[in-house]
Amino acid sequence: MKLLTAQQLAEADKVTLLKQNISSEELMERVSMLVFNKIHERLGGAPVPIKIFCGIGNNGGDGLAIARHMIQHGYQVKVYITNCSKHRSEDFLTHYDKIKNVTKDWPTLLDCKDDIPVINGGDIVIDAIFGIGLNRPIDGWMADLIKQINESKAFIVSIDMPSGLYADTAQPADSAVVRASHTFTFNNPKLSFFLPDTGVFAGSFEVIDIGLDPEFVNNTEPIATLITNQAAQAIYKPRTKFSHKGDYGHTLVMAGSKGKIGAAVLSASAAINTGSGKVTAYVPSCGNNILQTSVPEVMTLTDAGSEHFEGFDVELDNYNLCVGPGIGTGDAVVSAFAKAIKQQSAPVVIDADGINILSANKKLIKDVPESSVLTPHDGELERLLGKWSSGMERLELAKTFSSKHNLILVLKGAHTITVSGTNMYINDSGNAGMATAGSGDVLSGVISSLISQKYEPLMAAVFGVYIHGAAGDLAAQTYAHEGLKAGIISNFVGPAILQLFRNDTAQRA
Ligand SMILES: NC(=O)C1=CN([C@@H]2O[C@H](COP(=O)(O)OP(=O)(O)OC[C@H]3O[C@@H](n4cnc5c(N)ncnc54)[C@H](OP(=O)(O)O)[C@@H]3O)[C@@H](O)[C@H]2O)[C@@H](O)CC1
Ligand SMILES: Nc1ncnc2c1ncn2[C@@H]1O[C@H](COP(=O)(O)OP(=O)(O)O)[C@@H](O)[C@H]1O
Ligand SMILES: [K+]
Repeated sequence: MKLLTAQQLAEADKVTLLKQNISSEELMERVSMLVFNKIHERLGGAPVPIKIFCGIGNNGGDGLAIARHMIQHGYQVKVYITNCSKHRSEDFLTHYDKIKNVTKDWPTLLDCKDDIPVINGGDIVIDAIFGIGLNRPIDGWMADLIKQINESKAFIVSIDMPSGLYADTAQPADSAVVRASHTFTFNNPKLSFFLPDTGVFAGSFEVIDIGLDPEFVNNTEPIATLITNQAAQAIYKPRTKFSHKGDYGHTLVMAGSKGKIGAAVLSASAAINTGSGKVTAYVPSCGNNILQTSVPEVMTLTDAGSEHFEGFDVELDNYNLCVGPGIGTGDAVVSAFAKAIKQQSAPVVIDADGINILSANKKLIKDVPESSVLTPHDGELERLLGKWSSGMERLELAKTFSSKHNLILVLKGAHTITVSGTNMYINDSGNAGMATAGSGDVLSGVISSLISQKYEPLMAAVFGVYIHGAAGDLAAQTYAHEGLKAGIISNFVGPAILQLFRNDTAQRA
């Protein structure tokens, strides 16, 4: 799914009116009816007090139209208008007039802090104050209103966007934003919904297809692409009948040190579970017996170092390299790592301490083969790129790094974002049960396995991240979030690939 920006959506709105030869009033009627139906489906006419807060732009217009439908269906609705500007959009005014035809209880204008009504925990609040037209942080008495809404314990439904949230630019620190329980968002979720510092405001969200002009949407370069089950299906490469293990590559996992041989076990076993024809784990010698007994399908090569890497003497021609999990960052390891990446010309996967070594030895970055995939969590990312002040700035830093070095960055998190140059792919699978030691080691094995199987590195990263999350989702159905551990996620990679073709949407836990 393409994620369009607020500006692109406003443009799509205009093009749609022209192409479909409809008025903006008609489009707003369409949109508000779609949202009303969703709410009505859930509430089924329940006599719960509903307070609808409307701004004076088109988001407020949507709120008024939804309010009108609710009043006509007998809901207990009270409408408030945040009278924050002398400007009013035309569609706001149209729907302001229309609501007066269905109720004698006309909207109440709010002008200052004293006007803010009491909001009870048992109320439902519909937030239609600002949507994609927000152009400055909310301040003054409006910020008090937002605070009161957030502190009320009411169930909060935001229309299109939580009011106060920016769709695709950096959120000013400490700005007032509605913290929605649920957001009905139009055409596509906004980029800010997926970032750790701002995503929390959208709550659960649901996309409403409001019928924007498909040609405009198809021809518009999105700010990011959301990778759903359908998108992952399109990347998957089925096997051919007469193929043999030589067709599916040989992954060399260089990982582990004393006390962290588990990282090598997890990464190498994930590579075999994801279908690499052959997998060899290259480990310090203390890891040999552990690997051979715990994963018999994986071959081993041992380094001269017994507890950590002391050199690198493998001929890499026939391998795809995955390097970094649990290797440590001592001087001997740095030299071994440097030798490995210098020798390899095909794209590699670099994770964990491999990334930490690059951060501490920036001159090594030029030796990393083009289109290699780096899989940092935020701690590793900060060491690599420096601090950021917002989720949006984190993405900008990542795009600059990726473009400059021609490398792919997989920014791990609740919604992992794969960055390749200026393109971003947001993952829509996975769950908080995956916040467990070693799940990142599994991901490195999954992605390198796909590269060995001749997926383009970018597609290997995007598809690998999706399948890894989907495996976590499937596993959580049996083990719960708490019972998930890295090895279990790895064992569910196969079932997750099967599941891709069973459902049109991922089974999220
Ligand atoms: N294509 C689509 O997706 C479709 C979108 N639709 C709907 O339209 C919505 C967008 O409507 P919109 O453009 O009128 O903007 P909106 O969010 O109502 O706010 C603008 C008003 O707020 C004001 N203002 C801004 N910031 C402020 C602040 N901090 N503090 C105070 N005031 C502030 C600003 O005032 P001004 O800057 O002029 O003072 C202006 O008057 C969208 O989210 C969706 O709900 C559908 O109906 C149809 C298809
Ligand atoms: N809340 C979450 N929702 C979805 N996925 C998550 C969540 N927390 C962690 N993950 C995933 O789990 C993995 C954790 O990786 P990482 O932090 O490197 O673990 P480790 O270093 O222990 O191997 C990443 O792929 C990340 O996207
Ligand atoms: K809103």
